Amino acid sequence: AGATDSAVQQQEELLPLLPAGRLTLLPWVSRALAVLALLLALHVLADPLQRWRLRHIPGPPALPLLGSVPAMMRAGGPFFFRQCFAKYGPVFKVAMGRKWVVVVADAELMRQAGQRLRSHVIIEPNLNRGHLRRLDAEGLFQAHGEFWRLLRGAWQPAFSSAALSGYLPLMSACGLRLAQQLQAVAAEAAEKKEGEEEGKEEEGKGEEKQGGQAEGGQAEGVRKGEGGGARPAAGYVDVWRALGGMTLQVVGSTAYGVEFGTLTASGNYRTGTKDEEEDAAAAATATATADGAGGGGKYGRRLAVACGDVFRFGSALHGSIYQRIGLLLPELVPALVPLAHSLPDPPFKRLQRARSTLLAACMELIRSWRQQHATTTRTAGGTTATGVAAAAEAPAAMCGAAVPAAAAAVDGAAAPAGPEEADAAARGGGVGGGGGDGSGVGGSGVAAGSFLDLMLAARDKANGAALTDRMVAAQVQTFLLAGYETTANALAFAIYCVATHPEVESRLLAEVDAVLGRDRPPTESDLPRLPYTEAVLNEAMRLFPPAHATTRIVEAGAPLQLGGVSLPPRTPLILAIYSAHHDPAVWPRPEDFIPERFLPASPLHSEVAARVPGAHAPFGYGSRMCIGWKFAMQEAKLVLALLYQRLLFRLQPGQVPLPTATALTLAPRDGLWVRPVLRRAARAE
Ligand code: HEM
Repeated sequence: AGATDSAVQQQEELLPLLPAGRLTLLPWVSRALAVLALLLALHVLADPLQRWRLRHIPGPPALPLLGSVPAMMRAGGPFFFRQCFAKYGPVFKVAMGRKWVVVVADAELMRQAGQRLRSHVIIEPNLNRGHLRRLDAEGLFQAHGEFWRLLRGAWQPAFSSAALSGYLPLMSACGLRLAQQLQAVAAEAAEKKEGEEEGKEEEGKGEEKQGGQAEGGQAEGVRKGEGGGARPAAGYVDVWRALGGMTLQVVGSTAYGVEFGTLTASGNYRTGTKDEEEDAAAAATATATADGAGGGGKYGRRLAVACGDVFRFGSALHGSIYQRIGLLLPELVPALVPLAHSLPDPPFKRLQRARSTLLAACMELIRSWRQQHATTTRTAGGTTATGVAAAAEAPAAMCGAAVPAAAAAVDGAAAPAGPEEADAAARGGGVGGGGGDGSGVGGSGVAAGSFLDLMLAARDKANGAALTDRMVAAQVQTFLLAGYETTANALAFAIYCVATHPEVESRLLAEVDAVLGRDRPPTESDLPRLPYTEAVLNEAMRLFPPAHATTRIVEAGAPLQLGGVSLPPRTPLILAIYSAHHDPAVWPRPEDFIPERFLPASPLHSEVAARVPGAHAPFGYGSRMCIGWKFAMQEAKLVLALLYQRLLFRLQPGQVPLPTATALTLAPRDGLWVRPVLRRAARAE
């Protein structure tokens, strides 16, 4: 009793030293420890079970609880898979924390799995709450089963050949606007250089007179030109960011017929990370107007930053610590959701801001569509007259570009410029005519700006139900995200590859000049006449696939036989596109940039295409293949040709090899800093 008394006394003496908050935390700490102990027990029991199911599949060693996550974070996901491919063969297992996944890294096996399996699986933990959580699950990428079929049918007309023809003037106008902005940067830099050279001459004269004091003065002048910082240097721009602004505006005008304002402020891409941070911070209060022009480009810029942030901070390996914990211990996700929202770390805050900006933009697009819709007549195909006119009225106005007359010509037909022309465009573009497929849309395509018409007209075959507002918002969000980053990355990597390969640059310029001349923007009939431009894009996407991997899940019921390996039902698969694109057994000299591989007339073509038909898969495979691939290729080809007609790009030193970020996409890590040079001036250089 004496001992107990003294222990109590000791505790009482210590109590005042503990802050009151700590005392109330004690039960929570013990509960947390109990949960951890439970998880450990689960791990000890469940992990061997999963392992046993996949025991016949080789793979890298897995640390307890962490699996291969530390190794993946060190190397970067796609590079880690490539190392494993070399070591363990084309099919191997990897522990992503407590979750085991099977990685397929061989082109032919990827094609088989991609074609035979119909559902994506999401490996990243979702820490969103409420609507936002369901929004992700209801987008086309994550949907499955009958719901996916309904959505895919509703999306399809927006990507038909007829619809793509209708988008061409809009894409061209956006590309042209970007080219004009870069031309202005190049001209300004050239002028400055001339001024500096003149100044140097003057100073040289002064130096002769004053006895050599000019050096400091000259350096000062150069520093002023650089804006006082190490980056951006004078005349250099982050072309990756600029391309992101352009691709986002292409989505705005082709899908929704609105101006986001991402191409209105040329300063967008002359700034560095600090501004990005500020933009992200301001994003929460961004006014989500579909008329981005009213915000002087600020709204558009925030939207672009938000889309980028979703890709970068949405990845568990690169984002919030909570996401990482959720990946390692999926059972903890329900507890992590409130914790992350009440005590967010900086990446989580940034992701949440990005998500709310994006959601606000989606809701505003739907709201303004409804507002327009209420005042206009609905056509049989579900396209509003206003929607068509808004998009087709003035492709140039959509992107703020001054489009030369030739730019408006699509295969000899003048681009629509007013209501009559808009009607004609709608007819020519094959406005959805209620094609009897159960979705309420159909025909060969839709006019630009009518993506929402398609979504709102979609009907469930079984019960005729329309999509809910949240389901529609999920598609709007998917289109914005999918249409923005990947195409911008593909174009930025292509520019990087061309800038580091002078012989490719010469051949590209020769093709563009021969087909288009110096200022005629490409028309639809020009596109097939630009095979080398297309080969440059294909080879850049081989070396740097913007979507470096995709996923599938083995269907319930029967195992999947893949290359002699049996994969149990419900096994999550990662199709490692990056590894397959760098496989030395398929691609001779896999690290070299050789666009000729993609030219059917080249002897190099048969080395790959004939032997392994599905070896090049930047857009995936089978029924889940990228729905926007033709859209992306048309846009990228058009814009690359437009840019190289007018400009060359010189890399800011220190970017070879280009640092990349491997979050949800493969992207240039710090942007791509280039000096645009007018082609006229380049000849003089
Ligand atoms: C260079 C640009 C692009 C690349 C590299 C790319 C790549 C991919 C890949 C690899 C997939 C997964 C395919 C699979 O699992 O087999 C995918 C799916 C998808 N992409 Fe793209 N994409 C690009 C542009 C676009 C554009 C412009 C859009 C739309 C506007 C788009 C919309 C989608 C959608 C909705 C899906 C999901 C389709 C489904 O699950 O049914 N993508 N993309």
